[in-house]
Amino acid sequence: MKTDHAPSSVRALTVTAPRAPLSGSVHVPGDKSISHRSLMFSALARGTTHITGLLEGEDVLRTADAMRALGASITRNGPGTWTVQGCGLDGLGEPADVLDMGNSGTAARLLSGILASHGFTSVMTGDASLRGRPMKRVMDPLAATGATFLARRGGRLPLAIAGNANPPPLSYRLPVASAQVKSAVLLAGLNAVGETRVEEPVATRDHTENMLRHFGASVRVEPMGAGGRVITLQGRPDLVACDIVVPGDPSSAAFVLVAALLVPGSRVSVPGVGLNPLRTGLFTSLREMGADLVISNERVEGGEPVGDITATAGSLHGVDVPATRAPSMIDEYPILAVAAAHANGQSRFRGLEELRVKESDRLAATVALLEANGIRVEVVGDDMIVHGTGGVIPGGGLVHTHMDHRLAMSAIIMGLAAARPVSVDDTAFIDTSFPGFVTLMNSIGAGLGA
Ligand SMILES: O=C(O)C1=C[C@@H](OP(=O)(O)O)[C@@H](O)[C@H](O)C1
Ligand SMILES: C=C(OP(=O)(O)O)C(=O)O
Repeated sequence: MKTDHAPSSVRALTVTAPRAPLSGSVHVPGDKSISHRSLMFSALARGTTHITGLLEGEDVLRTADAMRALGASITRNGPGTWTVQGCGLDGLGEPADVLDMGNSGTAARLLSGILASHGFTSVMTGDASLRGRPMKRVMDPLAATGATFLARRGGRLPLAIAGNANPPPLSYRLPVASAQVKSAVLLAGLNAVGETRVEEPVATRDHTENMLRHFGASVRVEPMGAGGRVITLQGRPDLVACDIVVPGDPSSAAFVLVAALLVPGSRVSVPGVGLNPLRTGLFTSLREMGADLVISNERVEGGEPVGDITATAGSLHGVDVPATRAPSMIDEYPILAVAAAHANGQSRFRGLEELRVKESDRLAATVALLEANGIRVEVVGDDMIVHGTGGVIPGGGLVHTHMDHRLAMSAIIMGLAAARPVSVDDTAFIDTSFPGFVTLMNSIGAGLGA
């Protein structure tokens, strides 16, 4: 299916190691999770919200289109600067056409919670990657709102939702560590009278909780067991428009910083990166590998911790990443695997079952990425074991990215640190989360052909 923002054509790329070190200071685009939420929540609020630093990637543009189709007035005033005229909690209306969420799991899952708790019928679809991803994980808890769901076999998009404008408040324990599922349940709870309760045995990113509070909702977060949380939302809050400043995306900064760590002699800074502790597992893991990552100028911007990060190249050693850390770095395993391939000795990443249901089967695709470039890698249960080469990645392989932006960027970074060129079948999907990635990398000396 061709849609307005879909990457329009395949963009293959062959990457060779640069002759000189990478250097400079570059801002990465706004945080994807916070950008989606800022558009959705401001559409549900009363009044006008001003957003700065919004990620203008394909995924977030899908959310903007969907919220417009539901009745919000959303205007782009300049790069990253957007205004949303909200409809209020009961003001969204039936969309005239199918909502196309493109490549974005976050957009589809979070929107399900909103659609299930409004009294109209809507249909969501997505690109071939998203149509292959599980929606049952949100349909199951949301069915208790009284909404009706009709999906393809296996709970896949397209999905029709006949919502219920007066849902009961839900109480749900997450069976998978997923901020998307947690958020879908909480968003359905906005229209419910009473308290919606979500238990998460392992804490996942809390941008929904933080931003709903910012808009005036009452959200309580209490610790549960070892590292879990209970989140309680008071239904029918008066959500009031407010300004939002979106920090730089740590999941995007990851690629730039790992490139600097791996290309000999490099030193690169990324200012204004979001440092929410539920997002920084990659930086913890890289430091455990001996990476020279310095965080400075730590501050709070728009309610989220932010800092400037400088990476300096040096040798890395293997690491054992515990499963409990996975939610705080769930999108960063492909790039961590590239760092591990370059490191001295063996790395083990534990508890990666969720990687199998991302834009691609990221576990299988990351293994294929490494193996195609001469790295020995094993999968044992849900763990990945990477046998690092101690500095020289052989390279010379072709990487299949399977409509997955993070694989494309990881393959490019691997090419910068490899002895022989690394070819990438399609870089077009990078635009879903990191528009301008190739240009930005070239501005620090990557020398990538456009
Ligand atoms: O809530 C979010 O914004 C996200 C949650 C994560 O997905 P899961 O909830 O499926 O772990 C992550 O992979 C995705 O990129 C963004
Ligand atoms: C998994 C990701 O996103 P989503 O689930 O929103 O498609 C990602 O960006 O790596």
